[in-house]
Amino acid sequence: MQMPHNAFKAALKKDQTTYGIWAGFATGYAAEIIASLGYDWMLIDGEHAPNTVPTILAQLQSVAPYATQPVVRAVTGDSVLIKQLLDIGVQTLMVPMVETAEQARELVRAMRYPPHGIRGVGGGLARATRWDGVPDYLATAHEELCLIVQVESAKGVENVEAIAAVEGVDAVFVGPADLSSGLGYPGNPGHPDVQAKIRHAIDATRAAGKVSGILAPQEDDARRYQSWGCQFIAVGIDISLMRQAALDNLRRYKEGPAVSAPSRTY
Ligand SMILES: O=C(O)C(=O)C[C@H](O)[C@@H](O)CO
Repeated sequence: MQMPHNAFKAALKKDQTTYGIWAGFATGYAAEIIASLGYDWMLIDGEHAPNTVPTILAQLQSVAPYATQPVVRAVTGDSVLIKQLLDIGVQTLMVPMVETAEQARELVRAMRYPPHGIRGVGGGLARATRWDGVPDYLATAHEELCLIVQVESAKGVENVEAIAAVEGVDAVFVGPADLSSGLGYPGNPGHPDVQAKIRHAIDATRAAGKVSGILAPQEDDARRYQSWGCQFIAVGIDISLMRQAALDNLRRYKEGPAVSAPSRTY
């Protein structure tokens, strides 16, 4: 059979904006509901949602029939975990907290087979190869794999141009929550100092010939980042959306402190 086409990676190469959604429920059933909605991509979060390799596998299987492209965020850039995630069929991988070009180069090596990297061969055991059903997987896997590095610290922003320039890094994703927290403005990514860093990260990524993405659940933020050149934007978080809708529904019938807290958006 053919190697699965990575439509997310293909879209990065076109000068168009794509809209995604954060998927945090960590089950195949919830992931399938999200995949059925028509977002361009969805972020299956292995960092802050209670996911493991098997729960991520279940979600990849349940979203596979849909056009929405799965992006998987690993909890760390550990090469052993990356090997497992690639073997279960992750094609677009996002790694949090990348701060140097050297770190980015190691991630690229973790995604490639020797002599270009250190990825171990899963062969017939791996869903990625469709259990050896994909001809030439070893030689061509890298063509459909996509690496997104997250820049979300002052040091990362300082080094963003060099990080983005690393061959094999396809995109840079800014993490506004961690960046604002690390800069001393926890919960306030809209602070001018944070906004200046975000803009710099977007500009430097573009200058390096790469594409940037961001999480922006508030519409005015999303539109501003888009106008700054951000090309793939997560415009919602499924858990926050559900919580907010449930609170709004309850508020129609009851008033009181228990129902008055709006969802945090980051
Ligand atoms: O720093 C950020 O922003 C992110 O990386 C996203 C966060 O992990 C989180 O706010 C997602 O809900």
